[in-house]
Amino acid sequence: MASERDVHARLQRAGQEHLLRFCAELAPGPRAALLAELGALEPEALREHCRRAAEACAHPPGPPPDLAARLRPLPPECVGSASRCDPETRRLWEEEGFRQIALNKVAVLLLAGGQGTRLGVTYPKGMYQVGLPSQKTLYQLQAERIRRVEQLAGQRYGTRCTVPWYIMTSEFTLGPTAKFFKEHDFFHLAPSNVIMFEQRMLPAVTFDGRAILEQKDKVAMAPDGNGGLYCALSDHQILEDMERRGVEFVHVYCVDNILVRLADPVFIGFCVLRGADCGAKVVEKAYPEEPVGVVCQVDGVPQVVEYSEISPETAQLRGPDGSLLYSLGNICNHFFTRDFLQVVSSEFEPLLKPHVAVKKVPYVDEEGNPVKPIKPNGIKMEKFVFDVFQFAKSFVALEVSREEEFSPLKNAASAARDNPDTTRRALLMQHYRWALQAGAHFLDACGARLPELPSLPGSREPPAICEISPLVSYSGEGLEVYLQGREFQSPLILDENQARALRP
Ligand SMILES: CC(=O)N[C@H]1[C@@H](OP(=O)(O)OP(=O)(O)OC[C@H]2O[C@@H](n3ccc(=O)[nH]c3=O)[C@H](O)[C@@H]2O)O[C@H](CO)[C@@H](O)[C@@H]1O
Repeated sequence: MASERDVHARLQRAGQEHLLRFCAELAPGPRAALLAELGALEPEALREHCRRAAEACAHPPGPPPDLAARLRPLPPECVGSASRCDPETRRLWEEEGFRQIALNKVAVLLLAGGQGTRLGVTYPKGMYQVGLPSQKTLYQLQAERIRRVEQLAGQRYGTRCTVPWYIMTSEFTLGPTAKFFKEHDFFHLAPSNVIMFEQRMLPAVTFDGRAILEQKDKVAMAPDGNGGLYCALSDHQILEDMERRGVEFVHVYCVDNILVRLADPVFIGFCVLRGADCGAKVVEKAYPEEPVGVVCQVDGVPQVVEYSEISPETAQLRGPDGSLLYSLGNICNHFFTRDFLQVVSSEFEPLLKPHVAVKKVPYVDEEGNPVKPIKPNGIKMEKFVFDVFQFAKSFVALEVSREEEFSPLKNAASAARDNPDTTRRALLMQHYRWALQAGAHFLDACGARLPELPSLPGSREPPAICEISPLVSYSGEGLEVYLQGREFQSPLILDENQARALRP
């Protein structure tokens, strides 16, 4: 372990020796922990990080003044639509996706290092359950979709295949996530195919560039953003692991979209057939202020302009047909070839510019008293996963149906949108639609048929409760055999057992 003198010398090089100001009064345990934490910080990188944070803070907040002039919508030839294309084209994309999955060339990678502050839980978001009849958590739904997509690809090609699941965690989420997976027996996936790794942490910094002490023995650290992925891939030799397994294509996604289609064959096939090295799934933005990034071009290269960085005037611009000019909403579902990730991690990562978030960061004052600030006092610097789009040789975007593929859990129940209720309803509404399409009819408690209302506003509960296990259907396929022409009392929980019982 580094001595206090060593650590002091390193911090001095970074201009951050104030971090040791309570060190002498600490008991041996906390003292050792603090020295270990500080000893791990690389002085030049720390100096640069603090300098950049202070510099960023000196700029006026909001989007750069010239951004609007540099923006353009993506050229139409880069954009496909899964919801509007003809069925044969979609079938070809899906077929290609399944083929790549069956060849063991596809992996999924979950970004799960975030802190879920808006949702207001202290545990990782993936462990949240939104109140489905089955009480499944987001992690369980995702695990089961992986199992089902493997099964579907295997059936088509007569093989047994694997979609490895890489999970990027952070200091906050690794421990509880690993424990949760063990307790749930990895949701019946082989543990060797679930690979967890940790992203780096960075100190939060005051507006004048001083790293913040959260407690006398602890620096205020935060994960380095979901764009920390690229350093984390190198730190943990993840790309080498992918290479050993023969993975060529990676579907990267964020944890909170209850409708996420892992390793979606349509998306994978679309990107592969277009020869893309990088791609994004998008939905049409619902309204100008919707908190989703916009996929577009900046200075002629593909980029996402984050919702926190676009001006309201630009977000509201409309094209000749009256629709939003910047309408391609990022749903944090990305496609990358392994080769592209390799080049990004080894060459381009240092060019990614951190984004600045001004936050209330708890700290200890000069006397060592803990303070919970009431107004923002610090800066967290984060890299964004999509900032690598600019380096793509061939970038594509695939537009998909929002009601089928996007309902994120961002906020606590008290918020109007993207909360546990809206996500639960989105999933149940989808399953109700699938059941109607497959020919099911629902009855009320007296045995009378309920009205069939396949499309309802997001605020309404579906007329009947129907939850279909991802192990039975991945995207609505194959349900006729259980449901066609049959009547069911609500709630219908179509899990594997029920499916076996219903099979003619
Ligand atoms: C930067 C980014 O991608 N922004 C997208 C994100 O916004 P949004 O602001 O909602 O992003 P979140 O903070 O929820 O993070 C997205 C994902 O990244 C993970 N995470 C976050 C921080 C971190 O250090 N490590 C980490 O792994 C989170 O666990 C989550 O799975 O999702 C929206 C759709 O729902 C998109 O419209 C936004 O463009």
